[in-house]
Amino acid sequence: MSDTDTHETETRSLRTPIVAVLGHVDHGKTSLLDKIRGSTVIEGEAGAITQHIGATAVPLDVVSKVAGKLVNPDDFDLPGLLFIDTPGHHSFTTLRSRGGALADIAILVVDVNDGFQPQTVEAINILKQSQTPFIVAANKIDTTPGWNPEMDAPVQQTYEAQSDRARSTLDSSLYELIGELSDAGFSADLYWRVQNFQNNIGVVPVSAETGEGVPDVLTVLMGLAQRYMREDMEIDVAGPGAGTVLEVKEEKGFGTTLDVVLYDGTVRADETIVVGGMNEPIVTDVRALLKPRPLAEIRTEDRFEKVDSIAAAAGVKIAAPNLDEAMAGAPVRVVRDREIEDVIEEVQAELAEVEVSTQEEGIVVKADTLGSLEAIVSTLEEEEIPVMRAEVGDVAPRDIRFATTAEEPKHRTILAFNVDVLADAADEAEQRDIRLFDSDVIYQLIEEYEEYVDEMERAQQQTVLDNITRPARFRILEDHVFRQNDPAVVGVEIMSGTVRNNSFVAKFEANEPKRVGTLKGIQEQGDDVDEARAGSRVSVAIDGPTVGRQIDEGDELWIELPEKHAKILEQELSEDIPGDELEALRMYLDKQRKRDPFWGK
Ligand SMILES: Nc1nc2c(ncn2[C@@H]2O[C@H](COP(=O)(O)OP(=O)(O)OP(=O)(O)O)[C@@H](O)[C@H]2O)c(=O)[nH]1
Repeated sequence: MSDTDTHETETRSLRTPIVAVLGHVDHGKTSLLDKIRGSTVIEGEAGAITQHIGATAVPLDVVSKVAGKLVNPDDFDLPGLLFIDTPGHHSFTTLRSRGGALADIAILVVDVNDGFQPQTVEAINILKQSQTPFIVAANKIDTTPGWNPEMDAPVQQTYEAQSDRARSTLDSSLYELIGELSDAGFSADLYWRVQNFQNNIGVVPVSAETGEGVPDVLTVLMGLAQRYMREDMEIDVAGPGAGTVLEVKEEKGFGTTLDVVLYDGTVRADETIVVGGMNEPIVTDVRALLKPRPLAEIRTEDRFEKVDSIAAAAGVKIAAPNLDEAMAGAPVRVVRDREIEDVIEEVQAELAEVEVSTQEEGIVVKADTLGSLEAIVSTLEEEEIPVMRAEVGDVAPRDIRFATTAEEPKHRTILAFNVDVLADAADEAEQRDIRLFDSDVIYQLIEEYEEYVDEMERAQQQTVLDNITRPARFRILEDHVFRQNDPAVVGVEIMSGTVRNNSFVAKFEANEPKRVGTLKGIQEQGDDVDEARAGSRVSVAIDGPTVGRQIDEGDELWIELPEKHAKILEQELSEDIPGDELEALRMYLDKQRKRDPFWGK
């Protein structure tokens, strides 16, 4: 970054890096965040950490106090760390900025006993996609058998103090985890062995319960940010603010408000802002900028305190008119001295960057935020599931009506992520036979849909198989003619396939099947049956031919296959029919194609 093009009016400054916490359910995301906040409250003087809307700021001096000798504040000029309060990759994907992830760094929490779980993999993929640097917190080390905790200690100190047995148990869990990271395409190691954090992921053993390793987590985050992100943290702090909507919330006395994470510039209490809306960008004037009141004053009537302005990086609540259609995950921009049209265009361009491509045929997806919508649609794309409409918002009757326009039955489906299904929409879905899936876990939503499609396809195939003529080859046994005609009754051996009653019987003459009659009865060991499988010997009644004329002892007979059925069997069902039946089909096709190479194609 050069200083030569810096405008004179600019006030360059380093902002706080934004940190997000991701990981599988119950691996300890919330506990770790609470521990970081809790220990910093204790260690720092009152008010040292500041509660923002949706985020917590931990200033550098607090980080260094907690981290003790691990951190030398003189090595750093970044002001601290801003932790997003809502953990989970859902909020991570929601939080975007200018096309990328809003979080500058992430902590991937993995239960050291549990290792990789589905949401760990999902989180890793999201981090990979957004190219967000991260560290791995190998959490719950205190549950290692024989562990002797030393509250809030740096991890190497407490590790050295453990028994050999506890150490080696922990080691093997850690190495397993490092192996899993490597399988996922990341070279990783215990953080104190990592030289280059750009190529290697640092693993920090930690306990959110005892605080062991928490100093290390803060140190590594701070070091990573300082070393690799410092330049990106340089902003014009007095410039027009830019941020991302974290949540759209109804707030008593303020109407609809926006919880915003500001990552650039400043927003003032009287400014005009542009916000991404469901239909078009919303232009509105800030009515109030709100911060949470300090903990000590939480009992007062209003939970919020009005401020005149707020600078990045920070979490803030914005009260303004006309915010009903604002979307979580959408950009927010302060207009200041720019043309409103230009800012609207900027917001539109950023919204257009959300890569949600739809097709003419496919399913309908509804999600609560732009980021989650993008994450779902990209996963669906990987799974080759086409999407016909992808929108932010609750499932409404018009979505149901739209879903009915899908041609394929398996696409007459709505996947709803973290949104409500309006009551009349649920009714309409039932009436119109539209399947609704809802979940707040992406992989579950998609897995459920795929299972449904599999089930549906199996059922469809079964119906097709039930209604299609199936090939079979059989032979009239010598000395087993029980009746010459009307109908002819003969003993046969079935060589391949399944012979069914009421099918047409054919005999090949010069590679051309000639229909000789209809199966009008099958007897197996004296009992009437509807069908008989390959390998069995049965007597059959064939209506039509006379033994000694159209058919004879030793003749090879076939169930006559309509050309259309032969084609479906070969092209679509060849994997679903038994091997001997497939063999009969191939032989039948070979004979036909000697005469007509395109038969059944
Ligand atoms: N012994 C021990 N228990 C822990 C630790 N971290 C978390 N737990 C426990 O594990 C459980 C899950 O922790 P949470 O922090 O709620 O996990 P989470 O990942 O935030 O879970 P969700 O918010 O449901 O996704 C809780 O019962 C915690 O008390 C740890 O380091 N050691």
